[in-house]
Amino acid sequence: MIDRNKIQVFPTATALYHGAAAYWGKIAQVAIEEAGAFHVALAGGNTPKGLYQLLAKEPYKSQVDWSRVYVYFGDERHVPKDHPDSNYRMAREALLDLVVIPPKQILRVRTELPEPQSTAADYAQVLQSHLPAGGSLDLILLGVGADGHTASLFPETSILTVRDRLVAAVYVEKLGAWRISMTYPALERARRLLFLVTGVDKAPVVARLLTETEGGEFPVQRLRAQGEVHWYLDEDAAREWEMST
Ligand SMILES: O=C(O)[C@H](O)[C@@H](O)[C@H](O)[C@H](O)COP(=O)(O)O
Repeated sequence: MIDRNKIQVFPTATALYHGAAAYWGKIAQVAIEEAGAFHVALAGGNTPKGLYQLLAKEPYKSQVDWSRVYVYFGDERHVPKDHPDSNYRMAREALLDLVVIPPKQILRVRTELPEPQSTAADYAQVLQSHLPAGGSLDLILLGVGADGHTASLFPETSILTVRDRLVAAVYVEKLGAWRISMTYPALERARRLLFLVTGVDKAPVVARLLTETEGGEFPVQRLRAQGEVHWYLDEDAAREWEMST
């Protein structure tokens, strides 16, 4: 069920990034005060890069005690960590190289392992061994594809039925590529999910995701989140939804 009060529409993508950076700072401070650490999973793709770049600058950078931050990845392309398609590489260049997080607290997906399945099993173990008591990440950042996927939960793929593991490997036919992704159970147990969606190409799927609250064909609609679900949209991505409300 979508909580209308947790949907924020920003005039531009830049305004959305500032809103998300402020939210990150607030949640990080609460988590560190409460439990001594902030466990956050990053999204890949293009959308979140602007947020990561902002977090590496003032005033946001000094608002976070980076020594207490644990960074995970909601999904990863099964490519080397310095490959142009690597979500880790994007996050490293935009944020992780620019703030002082202890290296052992950057939990990337070890895509150097030969088989996608062994990479997924390895990352599931990393999650299990690092997750705070109760097994919940404080925050997971997510994007949405025009086809309604999130992380690497793509339509008509095997990962959509995986509920006995926190991480799985999935071959995405239309991309011709292997992905490693957190599964529904891993996403659903997070204390907070924050969807970041920008651009007019996402307007149709956003309108359907935010209005079709029962059933639904899109992978995002199958999420049964236990925690808070926040949506940060820019005007372009929200335009069809706003016209329908
Ligand atoms: O690895 C990835 O690509 C992401 O995890 C993926 O789920 C992304 O969030 C969506 O595809 C939206 O991508 P854009 O932000 O590039 O539109």
